[in-house]
Amino acid sequence: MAGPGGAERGRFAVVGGGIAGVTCAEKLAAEFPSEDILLVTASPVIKAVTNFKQVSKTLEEFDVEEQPSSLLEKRYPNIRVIQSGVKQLKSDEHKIYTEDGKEYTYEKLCLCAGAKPKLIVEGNPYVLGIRDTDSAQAFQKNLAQAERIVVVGNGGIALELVYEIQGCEVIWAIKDKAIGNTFFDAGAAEFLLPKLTAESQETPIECKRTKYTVEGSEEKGRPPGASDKLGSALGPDWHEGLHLKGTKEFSHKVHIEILCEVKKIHLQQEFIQLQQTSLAFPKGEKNAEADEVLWPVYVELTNGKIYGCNFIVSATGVVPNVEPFLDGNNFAVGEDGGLEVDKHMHTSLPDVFAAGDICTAAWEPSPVWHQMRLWTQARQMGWYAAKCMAAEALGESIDMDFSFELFAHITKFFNYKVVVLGKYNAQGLGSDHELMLRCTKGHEYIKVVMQNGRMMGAVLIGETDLEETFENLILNQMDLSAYGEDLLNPDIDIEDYFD
Ligand SMILES: Cc1cc2nc3c(=O)[nH]c(=O)nc-3n(C[C@H](O)[C@H](O)[C@H](O)COP(=O)(O)OP(=O)(O)OC[C@H]3O[C@@H](n4cnc5c(N)ncnc54)[C@H](O)[C@@H]3O)c2cc1C
Ligand SMILES: NC(=O)C1=CN([C@@H]2O[C@H](COP(=O)(O)OP(=O)(O)OC[C@H]3O[C@@H](n4cnc5c(N)ncnc54)[C@H](O)[C@@H]3O)[C@@H](O)[C@H]2O)C=CC1
Repeated sequence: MAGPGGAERGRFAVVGGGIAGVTCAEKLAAEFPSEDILLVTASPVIKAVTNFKQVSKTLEEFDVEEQPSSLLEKRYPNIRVIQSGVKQLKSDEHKIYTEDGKEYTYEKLCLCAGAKPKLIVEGNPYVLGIRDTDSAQAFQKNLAQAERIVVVGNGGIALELVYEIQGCEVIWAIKDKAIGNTFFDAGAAEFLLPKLTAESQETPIECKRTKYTVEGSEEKGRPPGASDKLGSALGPDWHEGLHLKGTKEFSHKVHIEILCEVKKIHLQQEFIQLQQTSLAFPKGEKNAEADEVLWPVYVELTNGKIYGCNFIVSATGVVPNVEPFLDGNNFAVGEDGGLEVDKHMHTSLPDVFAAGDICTAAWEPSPVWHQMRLWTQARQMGWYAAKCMAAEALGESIDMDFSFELFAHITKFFNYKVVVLGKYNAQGLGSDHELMLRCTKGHEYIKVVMQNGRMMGAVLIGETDLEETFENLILNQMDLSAYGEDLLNPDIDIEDYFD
């Protein structure tokens, strides 16, 4: 609807067609069926949550579908999707300006523009990040021609890649002593490692967790040739439709370099020149097997080793997409670059909320919750932000949503179901905690983090069926001192004990 001065007007506007933005717009549309909800997004497709199921108090399961925006407008006739990037926000005038030269006036705005890969170097064509469908396809295309790649980073994406890639040698360079530092400690890493040396690929396990699919045909969902320049983030199983295979016939061939970072990246020509000068790389410390071939690019690590490869994947975290919104607006920005939000998902500016990867939770969290940029949290934040926007518009008060009581995440790594709960890596607990472990090689790994007899967190790898019991024990903070090691005794049916 056009307002004074030609600006289109919507009482509520949401920026971003990822999980956070779409969930927020849907919730607003349901709460205010007679209001227009504007959803402004740079991507040609949106991400919708389908088949949502609350598995337990805080664990949830849902599918994520990449859909044409028309499907969302059909489901919610009061949502209007505008496909254009926002290039400017004038928060004092309550206006946003889009790339296509239009302006929109809002009463309440929620920014859900997500994040982008934080690359080790920007602008190097041999350094790839993975975020959206386009970048995943670009990666796949490059991989199909590759014999060796270097993966840098030790979080979710790196863990998935090193396991999924076949027929290509992978040099995995990590800053830490053990693999998977964002999810695991050294013990869990040890448990997982044999999967990386397995000769053949396994049949993927089915596990109760979020799935990722694309709704509609290529023509319907994604205009042919449309570039998803600022696409929404991929999620669980993003690699399942892709054939992640290099030029060779072997399954896994992963070499891990620990406790190192990338010192420098040299293009082939630079490498040749360097070898001919006195600045040549120290021979003794060079990659043990001297390469007979010349590689397109060389990675020099801080441990002195140099690896030639076809390209480098920088799986080194994300940086929130805040740039278009900062100019002229005095947002409080967190250390991680996100827009700080309070316990009502409100940024530091009036009538501007934020949710999902773009925001930094700046409220005093529950002792067993922390922010991680995940699909589940994007959904929870988008939904809760809409509730907060509605409450503010109606002058009502609102309590913090229960989902922020306990950090809970279900995923899959190395073909194992993985559940992480609360302070699963004793984050922020200092040395004042104890760990209890139960491990059956190749089958399950269970770790609980205890403090003063209370359970503060847990890592469950494999089909343990303990998630609901442990979720309850963490939430109710029952004193478990009397049970001691029996808590993890496989001969005691702990579920019957506490459920
Ligand atoms: C490869 C990969 C695998 C992952 N796997 C998992 C997993 O297994 N489990 C899990 O929980 N999480 C996973 N994640 C993380 C999860 O995908 C994200 O945390 C989540 O999708 C973030 O949602 P969002 O809506 O905040 O942001 P996004 O999905 O990034 O959406 C942002 C939206 O904003 C739009 N946008 C950006 N800038 C502008 C602008 N200026 N104007 C208008 N629109 C704009 C974009 O087009 C996009 O539609 C994964 C991420 C990646 C990259
Ligand atoms: N199954 C799941 O739950 C998955 C979740 N994700 C999510 O997607 C997002 C992006 O994934 P990732 O890029 O893996 O981010 P991440 O935040 O999970 O991990 C980043 C990793 O890079 C390392 N790192 C950072 N800077 C570095 C540098 N300069 N040199 C070397 N290492 C460096 C960090 O130590 C960390 O190990 C994250 O929010 C992640 O949680 C991604 C894949 C799977």
